[in-house]
This record gives sequence, C-alpha cells and structure tokens, in this order.
Amino acid sequence: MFVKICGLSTAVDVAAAVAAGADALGFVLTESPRRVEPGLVRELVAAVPEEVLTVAVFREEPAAYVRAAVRAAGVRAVQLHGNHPAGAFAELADLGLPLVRATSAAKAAGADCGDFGEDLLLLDAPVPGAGEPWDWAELGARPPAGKWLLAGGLSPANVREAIVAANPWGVDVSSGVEVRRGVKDPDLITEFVRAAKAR
Ligand SMILES: O=C(O)c1ccccc1N[C@@H]1O[C@H](COP(=O)(O)O)[C@@H](O)[C@H]1O
Repeated sequence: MFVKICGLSTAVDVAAAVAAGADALGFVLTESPRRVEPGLVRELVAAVPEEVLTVAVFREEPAAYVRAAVRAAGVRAVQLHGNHPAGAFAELADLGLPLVRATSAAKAAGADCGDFGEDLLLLDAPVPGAGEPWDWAELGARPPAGKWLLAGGLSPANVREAIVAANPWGVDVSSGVEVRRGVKDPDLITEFVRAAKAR
C-alpha cells in the first residue's frame, strides 16, 4: 500500500513520515492553512531519501506559476486539484515529473488513472484538506483502473476500513494526522503509516 502524508511543514514531521515508511510527502503550495513557501520546501526535501516521492500540491494556479514553484521547491512530483482540462497535464509534461490528478469522487465517476495523461489519480472529498470522509464504498461497483489514491477524512482509526471498502492502490492523509488544523503530530503520522501498511 502506497502511503502519502500531505500538508507537511516542519523538519520534525518530514523525518517522522520518512522514518515511518511513507512513500510520498506532500507540500501545499496553494491557498491553505498548510501553505508553505517553495524556499522552505526546498530545505525540507533536501534530507528526504530519493525513493520517497516529494509532491507539490496546487489548486488551479496557472501552469507558469506551477512550473516556477515546482522548480523553486525542488520536489519530484506535482499534484493538481480543481477543474483542469486534460490539456493542463500535457502543458506540464516538460517538467519531466510524475503528475497527480486530484478530483472529488463525485466528479470522477467512471474515471481511470491516465484519462488526462496523469500518472496517478487521487479521489478526494469535495473539499480537499477538510478532513471530511465520503462514502468510499460507492466505488465498490466501479473502482478506477490503474494507480489511484484514496483521500478525504482518513485517519489512523479508519484507514484500514477504508482500504477494505474501496481497495485503492494507495492512500493520502492530511487532517487525520493533525492535532489541530495545520499542525501535524509525529505519533499520528507513524500510526497512520503502520495502519495503512498492515496486512
Ligand atoms: O491540505 C490542504 O490544505 C489542501 C489544500 C488544497 C488542496 C489540497 C489539500 N490537501 C489535500 O487534501 C487531501 C487530504 O485531506 P484530508 O486528509 O481530508 O484533510 C489530500 O488530497 C491532500 O493532498
């Protein structure tokens, strides 16, 4: 199970996620209580092992802004939320980085990974980063084909149940490993990774 911890902003939390065995770390470069500057992200990712994917998260910023922020931050993947046309992903191909298309499950009925040229599909709640769960079992009849991440209201307490219900390729969490909005708890990060990867 691929596990992404999103909304990181401190070296302590980055180290906890890496030590716990997270496969990807997310840094929010769009409007959010978790927003971080590209310069800070560059410092935080410098100590991250190569096998751990570092991901910059955006929501409907223009391609030129995304391209500049990604280069300044030094991350290894890009996650785009919002209503993007398929062309938005092709426009960023010159970065040579994996692209994650994040959309709400409600808007993505029948979607498969790769429909918009993305490398990973992320199915989220209607409001990303709000810690709101959705009915993961809805996907039971027709889960996406290919690599897709489940997100939205996950926590150490419910991630196992969510994996069994939705059978995703991976999971992504932000609010569920925080003590309050924007403040991560290293112990919750460790618990989440352990629970998600348990067999
Ligand atoms: O975390 C944010 O603040 C955020 C802001 C804008 C776009 C995406 C954001 N985070 C994404 O939200 C989900 C997880 O949310 P949660 O666990 O329900 O809080 C995940 O896709 C993050 O990458």
